[in-house]
Formats: sequence, C-alpha cells, structure tokens
Amino acid sequence: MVAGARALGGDEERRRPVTGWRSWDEGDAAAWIAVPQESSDKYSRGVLGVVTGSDRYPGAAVLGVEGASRTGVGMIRYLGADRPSDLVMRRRPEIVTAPGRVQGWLIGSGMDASSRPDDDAQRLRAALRDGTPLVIDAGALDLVGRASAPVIVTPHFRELATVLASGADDDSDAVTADDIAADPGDWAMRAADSLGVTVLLKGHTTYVAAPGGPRYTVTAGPAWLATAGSGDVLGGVLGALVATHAREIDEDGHAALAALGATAAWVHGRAGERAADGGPIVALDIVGALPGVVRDLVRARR
Ligand SMILES: NC(=O)C1=CN([C@@H]2O[C@H](COP(=O)(O)OP(=O)(O)OC[C@H]3O[C@@H](n4cnc5c(N)ncnc54)[C@H](OP(=O)(O)O)[C@@H]3O)[C@@H](O)[C@H]2O)[C@@H](O)CC1
Ligand SMILES: Nc1ncnc2c1ncn2[C@@H]1O[C@H](COP(=O)(O)OP(=O)(O)O)[C@@H](O)[C@H]1O
Repeated sequence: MVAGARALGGDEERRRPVTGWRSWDEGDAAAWIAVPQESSDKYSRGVLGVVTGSDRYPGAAVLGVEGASRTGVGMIRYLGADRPSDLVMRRRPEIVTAPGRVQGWLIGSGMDASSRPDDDAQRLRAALRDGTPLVIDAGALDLVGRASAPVIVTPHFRELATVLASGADDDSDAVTADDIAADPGDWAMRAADSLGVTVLLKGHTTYVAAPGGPRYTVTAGPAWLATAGSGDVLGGVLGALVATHAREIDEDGHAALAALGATAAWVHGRAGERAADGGPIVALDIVGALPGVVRDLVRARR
C-alpha cells in the first residue's frame, strides 16, 4: 500500500496516494488581499451577499457578517430572516438589507437543512441561480449541486460526511466523520473531485482542495479556535475574500477559489492566535483581531 493512501468504499476498491499538498504561508496569503485604490468605490471593491442565520441560530449571521466586515469588502447585503436580520443591523448599521447586485455569496451558516422555512429556501435558490461565486457552509451544504457558478464549501468532518453520504449508493458505502478524521486530506480531495467544487475542510489543519488540484494545507491557528461560532467567522472572512476577487475567480475558477480558501484559513488562524495569546477566546475575539492581521499582510507585500 502506498504510504498516506486509504481505500475508496464500495466493491471496486482502489488506492491512490495523497500527493501534491502544499503548505500555505504568510507570503501566499499576502498576495490574496485586495487593497482599495484611489479609483475604488464600494461597488468596485466588491459586494458580498449573505444568506445565513435562522431563528434557531441567529448568532451565526452576526458572526459571519462581522468576519466579512472586518476582513474588508465594499458592501454587504444581508438577506436573511427577520430575527437574525434585526441582530445583524443592531450590531452593524453599515449592512444593507435591500437585494441587489453582488460579486459573491456566503450562504448556509446557522441554517438547518432539515427545517428550512419557505422564505429561506427562496433566498437560497436566488443566490444559487445568481451566477456569482458562492461560499456554501453548514445548513446549505445539501444544495451544493444546484449552483450556477463556482462554489467553495466549508464543512467540518461531520458535515462533509453528511454531504458525501447523500451521494452514496447505500449505507454500507457511506463515509463517517471518523473515516474523515483518519485521513482528512484524502477525503477533502475526493470530495472536491466528486462534487466538482473546491473543498475547505476545517480542523486543526485545514485542507483546501480544488477539483483536480491545487491542494493546500493551512495550520495557522491554535486549538483555542475550537469554540462555537469560530467557523461562522471563517465563512465571513472567506466571503469577503471571494467578493473582492471576482475577476480572479472569473479567470482562474477553482484555482483562485482554492487560493482564497487557504488565505481565509490562514487569516482566521492568525487572528485566532493573536486574540488568544495563549488563553481562551470567543468567536468575536477572532473578529477583533482580523483588521490587524490583514494590515500586516498588506504591509508584508511592500
Ligand atoms: N452562535 C451561533 O449561532 C452558532 C451557530 N452554529 C450553527 O449551528 C448549526 C449546527 O452546526 P454544528 O456544527 O454545531 O452541529 P452539527 O453539524 O449539526 O452537529 C451536531 C453534532 O454534534 C454532536 N454534539 C452536540 N452536542 C454535543 C456534545 N455536548 N458532546 C458531543 N457531541 C455533541 C451531535 O451528536 P449527538 O448529540 O447527536 O450524539 C451531532 O452529531 C450550523 O448551522 C452552525 O453554523 C454553530 O456555528 C455554533 C454557533
Ligand atoms: N483543534 C483545533 N485547532 C485549531 N483550529 C481548530 C481546531 N478545531 C477547530 N478549529 C477551527 O475552528 C473553526 C471551527 O469551525 P466549525 O466546526 O464550523 O465551528 P462552528 O460551527 O461552531 O462555527 C474552524 O475554522 C476550524 O478550522
């Protein structure tokens, strides 16, 4: 058996090596921060559309919007249910709740695919049909095949297992979260190839795989990042990066999405490290450290 390989499920077992992973570093991340120019306005910088949160998990909407705001984006259109919408507006009056043109979407954080209100289903459908790149998280991962534009998904192990199980022929083929934990890189790669989307698989090491490559690992953050809402912040960071790189995604598709995914994980990890400084943090502490991390990346480019 090839070192680092694991078996595919089903009758036709075959093995393939885990190759071609590259560790994403500060210099890589610095190249993927869009800096406003004298000629920029809020639209040309990039507008992010956000459909997240629910009555059950309204906080996820606030955390994603906060993560995007503090990473840097021209404008955010938040289009969610009333309760999360109220909380988002209380925290961030800068957010626009009117629909309109966007350069990227963040959907699904704080939603529950098994109890989706009609209004949310309609909003999610509209985002999926919009033709602009999407970050799909948590409670919208079941819709991954419905997008009309390039997609990057941001599952943790359990969520990836659920997505892959929905495509298995029967239960004996279904991959479990434990299978994924045993070899996350290989499962991220397989999921990218089989779903045709870029996969950002979260964990202590984050694996980012585009269909057919490239593939990046990111180990930037402390284990203090394992705290509720941390992944919702990451969704916002990535949403902002996607919305501010529409041209690059248009030109390079999944190669650009993989670079943006790895940059988001790096920025999130470094913000977690700064916020924690060896001690405990909550998700909003990560948000507070984001502008300084982005500023240092911009300075590192000069
Ligand atoms: N502030 C907000 O609004 C936040 C909102 N959030 C949003 O919540 C949504 C759900 O996402 P999630 O990742 O939390 O859960 P999910 O993938 O459904 O897996 C549930 C699994 O966990 C397990 N489990 C539960 N309790 C456990 C325990 N004590 N000890 C051990 N295991 C335990 C449970 O196992 P079981 O109890 O069934 O055995 C089940 O397998 C999502 O939309 C996300 O964005 C979050 O980001 C948080 C902040
Ligand atoms: N042990 C760990 N070390 C470093 N980072 C971690 C660790 N566990 C989780 N993380 C990071 O924390 C975030 C957790 O995301 P997620 O599981 O979606 O949480 P939530 O749903 O509560 O927002 C991810 O960015 C992940 O990479």
